[in-house]
Amino acid sequence: MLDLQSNGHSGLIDPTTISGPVPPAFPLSANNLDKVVEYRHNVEGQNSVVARRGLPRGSHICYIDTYIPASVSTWSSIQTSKTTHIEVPSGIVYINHSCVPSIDIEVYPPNSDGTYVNGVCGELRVVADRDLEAGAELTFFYPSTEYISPRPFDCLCGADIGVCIGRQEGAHFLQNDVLGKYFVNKHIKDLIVKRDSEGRAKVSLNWNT
Ligand SMILES: C[S@@+](CC[C@H](N)C(=O)[O-])C[C@H]1O[C@@H](n2cnc3c(N)ncnc32)[C@H](O)[C@@H]1O
Repeated sequence: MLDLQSNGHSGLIDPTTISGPVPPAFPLSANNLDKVVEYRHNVEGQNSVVARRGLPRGSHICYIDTYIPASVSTWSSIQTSKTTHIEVPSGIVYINHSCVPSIDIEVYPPNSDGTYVNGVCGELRVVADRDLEAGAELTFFYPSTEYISPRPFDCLCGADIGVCIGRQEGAHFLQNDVLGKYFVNKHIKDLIVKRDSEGRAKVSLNWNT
């Protein structure tokens, strides 16, 4: 775990505030990514992360052991439980969203004191049904970790109409048949169950009034 005071997240530049490429703020050695991935700029001038070599479907990429615990969700954070988030000062922060993701990010919930078992709060894996070829972009499905994204965006992943979700604003805004097509973390599943039960309660209340 990194200390926010001594390291900070200050080198990270919000990609929506710039008009051209800016160098990534973090070395790929953090979270042991340097052997497997490299940085690229995508067509929109944003940073992205691509595979340095081919990786078989389902294979382990890295554990998330470099992180800063965060109590609020930001454009760059990853949600690890119903109430907790992490900032990731490593190449992981430059992994874009796609509606046809090439990797899954499985997060581990924190202990009650906010720490994570063995200081590891998640794992990156190649998706289960497709190999990742050298040079292919690493992308994950942001709603698989984020329940409500604080800064929604119109998705430019390029997936076909009917496959691309269009606007990425978090799992809360997606239908279950869409979410059901993806690897989704347990805290998201739990929050969706809560959403649906509250929805039913509200409908029932409306019926009674
Ligand atoms: C954590 S950053 C990802 C890295 C970012 N490309 C960069 O250069 O810093 C998340 C932001 O990247 C952009 N982004 C990621 N995936 C996107 C997508 N599929 N379509 C459009 N924008 C995307 C959005 O602005 C989003 O808020």
